[in-house]
Amino acid sequence: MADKIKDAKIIFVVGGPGSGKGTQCEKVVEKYGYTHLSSGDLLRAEVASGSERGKQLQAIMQKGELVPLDTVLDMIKDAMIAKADVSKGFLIDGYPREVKQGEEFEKKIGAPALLLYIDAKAETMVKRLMKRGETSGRSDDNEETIKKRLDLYYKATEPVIAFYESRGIVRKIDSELSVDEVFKLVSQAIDNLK
Ligand SMILES: Nc1nc2c(ncn2[C@@H]2O[C@H](COP(=O)(O)OP(=O)(O)OP(=O)(O)O)[C@@H](O)[C@H]2O)c(=O)[nH]1
Ligand SMILES: O=c1ccn([C@@H]2O[C@H](COP(=O)(O)OP(=O)(O)O)[C@@H](O)[C@H]2O)c(=O)[nH]1
Ligand SMILES: [Mg+2]
Repeated sequence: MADKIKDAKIIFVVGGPGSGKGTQCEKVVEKYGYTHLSSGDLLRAEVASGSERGKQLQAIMQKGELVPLDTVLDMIKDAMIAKADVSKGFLIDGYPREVKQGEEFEKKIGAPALLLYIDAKAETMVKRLMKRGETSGRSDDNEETIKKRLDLYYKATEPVIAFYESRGIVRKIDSELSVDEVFKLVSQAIDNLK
């Protein structure tokens, strides 16, 4: 495993709920051909499968809480292995959610070359998610769960940024701008990797 992906760049994409991680990742895929793995999407796929495990996950996500670390990490790892031969880079979107998740990822998979910190104000994130909730069909895009996701983000996920800042790999991106302007900043950060 470590062998297979050793030449592929790993980018963590971290930011609050609704900050625009998924939106920017899609554009990176288009321009750079990276493989996009959203931990939330992987979990939602498991829920959609209707499996017993999916039912348990759904209950946790509906409350805006974090599913057990090993569950998410195994899903990400399997998805990375499946793409290892063809991928020149991986965007790990919405992970790590807490410092411990980052440490375990590095033990089992490898070290990130860059952490894109997609930064928007709480007010902006809530507004975007309420709007997205009109059409997303995501059971966690409601006012009550959004508040819980935000709280958990500030409590558990922001420390992840400080943890990687000490390693000098964090690039903070202002995502209050338009999607295209945000993407310019994201592109610069990725171009600087080469
Ligand atoms: N105005 C504006 N809206 C944006 C921008 N980026 C994303 N959005 C909107 O905000 C909503 C949330 O964006 P996503 O890309 O789904 O956010 P995310 O960070 O992946 O959110 P989670 O999946 O909940 O973690 C979407 O409906 C987007 O259309 C931006 O740069 N500017
Ligand atoms: O590593 C992860 C990623 C996601 N989730 C769960 O999946 C939900 C949706 O995550 P996603 O990244 O899609 O959205 P966000 O909360 O960032 O808006 C979260 O609230 C968590 O319940 C989790 O437990 N661990
Ligand atoms: Mg997303």
